[in-house]
Amino acid sequence: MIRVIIAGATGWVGRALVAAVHEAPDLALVAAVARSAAGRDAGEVAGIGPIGVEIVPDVDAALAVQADVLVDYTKPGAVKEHALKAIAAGCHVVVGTSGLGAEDYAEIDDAAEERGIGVIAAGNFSITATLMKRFALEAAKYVPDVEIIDYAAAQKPDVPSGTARELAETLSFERQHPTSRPIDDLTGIRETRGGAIGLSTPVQVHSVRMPGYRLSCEVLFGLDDERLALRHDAGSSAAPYVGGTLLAVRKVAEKPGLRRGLDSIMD
Ligand SMILES: NC(=O)C1=CN([C@@H]2O[C@H](COP(=O)(O)OP(=O)(O)OC[C@H]3O[C@@H](n4cnc5c(N)ncnc54)[C@H](OP(=O)(O)O)[C@@H]3O)[C@@H](O)[C@H]2O)C=CC1
Ligand SMILES: O=C(O)C1=N[C@H](C(=O)O)C[C@H](O)C1
Repeated sequence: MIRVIIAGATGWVGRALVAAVHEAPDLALVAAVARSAAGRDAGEVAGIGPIGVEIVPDVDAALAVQADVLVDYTKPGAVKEHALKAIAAGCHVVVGTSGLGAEDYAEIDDAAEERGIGVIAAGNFSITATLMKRFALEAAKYVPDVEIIDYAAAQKPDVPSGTARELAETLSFERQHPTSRPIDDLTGIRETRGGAIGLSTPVQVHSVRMPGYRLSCEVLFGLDDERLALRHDAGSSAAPYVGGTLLAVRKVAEKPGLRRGLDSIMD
């Protein structure tokens, strides 16, 4: 039985995960974290009735319980501290929360390697978003010019999305040099060319934030007189992220250190 802590248990994704972990015969929910609903039963908040797991207000209280994996779906400002605390406590970590970049992940990887703990982080745990990433990495072998458009709700707190960020960071290692003019050579308002993301050959990412969007990500490839667009559109329920997150929960202990992307654990 894998003992699971869910941080962010009362959120959009967290509530769906509480129900799914409770249903799974090989998983046991041993603690649930959220500040405003502390003291309430996690199952009641998730809409499945009482399950005997009282919500605690912080990760320290949750880690006082014996657990194998901490799953984090909280907020960009909280997730890194949660992951490092879990690693220090000897608990494997699955990161769903967006907002962390390559440097944050390098720090998490170092801590995880040092303690022999597994961490799996994915900007998007949905199967079709992961397929988009896989197809984009394949296309980048043949097409040098690639840019990403990231669309999300007006109130999303982080920019770009975790989906676009992970994609750009990964693509930067696979892609060739673009044929477009270097941004420093341009006249006008350079910010309109977007943000450069990635440690190797960075990818321009353009983020749109407005009502009417949940989360969509478009990867554009251009060659002479032809274009390829790959696009993922998230729907209104958290269901697409549950399967991928539970797969990560089941696999995270297999290997110490950080693995990024659902593709890192899919056959
Ligand atoms: N990787 C993926 O596939 C996906 C990633 N995401 C990302 O996951 C994150 C969560 O998304 P979503 O479920 O929509 O968010 P919600 O705002 O619906 O839920 C956030 C949850 O975290 C809790 N929380 C917030 N801050 C803290 C804190 N400091 N300590 C403890 N608990 C905290 C909230 O409760 P309270 O405020 O009461 O503490 C709540 O339970 C976002 O970054 C989002 O972008 C979302 C979908 C898929
Ligand atoms: O904030 C969200 O809502 C989502 N965030 C994730 C991201 O930042 O990529 C992914 C998900 O589709 C929804």
